[in-house]
Amino acid sequence: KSDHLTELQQKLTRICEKTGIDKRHFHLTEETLVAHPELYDQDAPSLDSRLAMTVDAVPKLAQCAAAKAIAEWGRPASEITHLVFSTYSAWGAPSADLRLATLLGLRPTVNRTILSLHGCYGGGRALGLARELAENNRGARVLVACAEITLVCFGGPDGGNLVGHAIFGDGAGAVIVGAGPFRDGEQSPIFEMVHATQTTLPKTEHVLGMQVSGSGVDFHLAIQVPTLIGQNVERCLLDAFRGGDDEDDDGGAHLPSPLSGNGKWNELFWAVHPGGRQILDNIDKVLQLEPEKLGASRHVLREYGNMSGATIVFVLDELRRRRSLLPEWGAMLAFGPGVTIETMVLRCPLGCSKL
Ligand SMILES: CC(=O)CC(=O)SCCNC(=O)CCNC(=O)[C@H](O)C(C)(C)COP(=O)(O)OP(=O)(O)OC[C@H]1O[C@@H](n2cnc3c(N)ncnc32)[C@H](O)[C@@H]1OP(=O)(O)O
Repeated sequence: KSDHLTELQQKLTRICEKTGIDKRHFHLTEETLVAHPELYDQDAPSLDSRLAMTVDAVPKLAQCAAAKAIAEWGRPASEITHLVFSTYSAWGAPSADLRLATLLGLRPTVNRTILSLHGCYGGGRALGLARELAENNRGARVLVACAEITLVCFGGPDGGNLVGHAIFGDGAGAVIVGAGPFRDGEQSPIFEMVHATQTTLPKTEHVLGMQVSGSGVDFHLAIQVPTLIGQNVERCLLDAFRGGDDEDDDGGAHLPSPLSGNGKWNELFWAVHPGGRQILDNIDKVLQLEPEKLGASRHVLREYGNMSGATIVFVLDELRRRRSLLPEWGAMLAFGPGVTIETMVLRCPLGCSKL
């Protein structure tokens, strides 16, 4: 119902043409919009109806992803000891993690944690936390689930939210994390999380954020985001690779010495949260990456858009499909409000070439 806003339509078209996104998936349908006009009327309160819809939809979407992960892992859901659930789309208590645990039939003693409103770095943080839990609890098996439904932030067009409307999509991903010992019949690890760091860029709180109001969640994505990430990413990577070496906590694997300049970063495989096409372009440029290095991230962006915290799981899944082509060592990057950069040194135990 915004056909008269021709300038905004043209601008949205210009933005969409540059996103590198072909397809996105949404829980929200035309029928839901017809039934709930408050979702696009900015003056009407709509938070209640948005939350009423996501309270069921978010854990159910997470359940689909988690059930697949558990089936591939090959062990019963009752062997999950911890659950870490990241979402920006559902709030309430008892929270969506309990609902998910019930839907999956996890045991009543499962240790649950929900990460709320971490936005696009939620998936990276959930994986980092799962690693810490697994390493500190012998035999632990941590289910990481990330589910995002943009229905909480869908709204009528205004000049400030066009980029968010052009890039965000719905999705869920799940991973089982353990630190051994691995039992008979249990799949061997696909990726090892060797070392992780979280960096907050000082004085950038205003740059990236989500504000909750009576009419839903407003995204704020400042135009400087791609530049800021480009300027800071190499320092985060150097810290992560140095840190892992110093702590000697890598289970016997020796980290490659800090890499920089002269295309050295090309010796790694890359799992980068595709926050936006420009972000990937800037990372390519500052790290002097070869064209296919961010191929998994660009593929996920093209096929699903930016599913916030869930996206990194899709990227890891895509890399898993390309596993036979990967080098041994890799890096994972996720970004979100703060501005926060999650960096992780990864290892692919079955990687075919060595650094
Ligand atoms: C909240 C979380 O936790 C989520 C996270 O993942 S963080 C998400 C981070 N993602 C982003 O911030 C988006 C990154 N941006 C991009 O990928 C690109 O800028 C883009 C795809 C949006 C546009 O591509 P581009 O190469 O920059 O095209 P460009 O021609 O310069 O811009 C197109 C238009 O968009 C506008 N634009 C670009 N970024 C904008 C922004 N952040 N806010 C408002 N307008 C923006 C430009 O001003 C331009 O407008 P005009 O056509 O009227 O001149």
